[in-house]
Amino acid sequence: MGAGDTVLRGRHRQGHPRGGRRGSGPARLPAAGEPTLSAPSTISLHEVTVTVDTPGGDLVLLRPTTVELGEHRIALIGGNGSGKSTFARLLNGLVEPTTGTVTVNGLDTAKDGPAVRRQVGFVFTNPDAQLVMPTCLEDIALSLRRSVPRKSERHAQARAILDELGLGDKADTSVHALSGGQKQMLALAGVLATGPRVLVADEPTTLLDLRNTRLVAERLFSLPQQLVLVTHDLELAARCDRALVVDDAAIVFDGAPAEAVAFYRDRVGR
Ligand SMILES: Nc1ncnc2c1ncn2[C@@H]1O[C@H](COP(=O)(O)OP(=O)(O)OP(=O)(O)O)[C@@H](O)[C@H]1O
Repeated sequence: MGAGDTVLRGRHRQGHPRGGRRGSGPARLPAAGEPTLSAPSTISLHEVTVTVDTPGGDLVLLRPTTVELGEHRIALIGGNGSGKSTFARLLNGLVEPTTGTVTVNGLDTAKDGPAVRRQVGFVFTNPDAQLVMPTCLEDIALSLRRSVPRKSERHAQARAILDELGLGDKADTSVHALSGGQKQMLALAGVLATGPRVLVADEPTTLLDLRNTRLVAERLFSLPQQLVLVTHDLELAARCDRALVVDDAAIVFDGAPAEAVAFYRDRVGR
């Protein structure tokens, strides 16, 4: 956020425009050899709004939105400040709704925050926001602490993960000594090591060069987890199964990615 029945189920349940205009095109179906969704999840927003107090008065960050997300990969696209991160942060309880409810597999993000966050991993634009331990090995080991109680086993698994990333020789290196691309791959691996069913990635390639954008994108698109991807990269959005266009704190289009991208380009006049 890999499809088949899951793609169609999420779309059929919704059935009519709720929270925005629906696209009419067919859902994108997975190509042969693509990973399939490991454990279908359902993310539901029911009459959700987000408003914050500011010195200038109430500021609406999300207008009333009802939407259900069940596809393997869902893109959120839209201009700067449109409300994409607000929407993304609602999905793991980083932002709580002012009104309405957000549930992930039946868990309410406002009431069951820790349980939701065990199911929904979040990758930030800037990996420095989530690499918290001094060394690469310790950072991955931190993510494994729940699932692997024994320290020696935890460190062995962390080393194996670093080897897979091509960072085996960086185990004892400071996380701050990595390149931007290496940091983002490490941050992503750290989130995945917690075993989430859903991954929300908020512009994970925005700070990366072309090569690292591709590396991170290939990793994201090879995952069996549901992926919700906030991105300004319209090529990545087009590879998803469904895309939502966010503008002025509302979902203004929701449907097939090619149509969503066309809608967005048209809206910004290019
Ligand atoms: N806690 C907050 N208090 C006040 N304003 C906020 C708060 N959070 C977000 N905003 C404002 O709400 C608007 C939407 O922010 P959001 O981060 O969701 O946009 P975005 O679409 O992710 O933008 P970008 O593409 O630039 O990252 C912005 O104008 C932002 O400044």
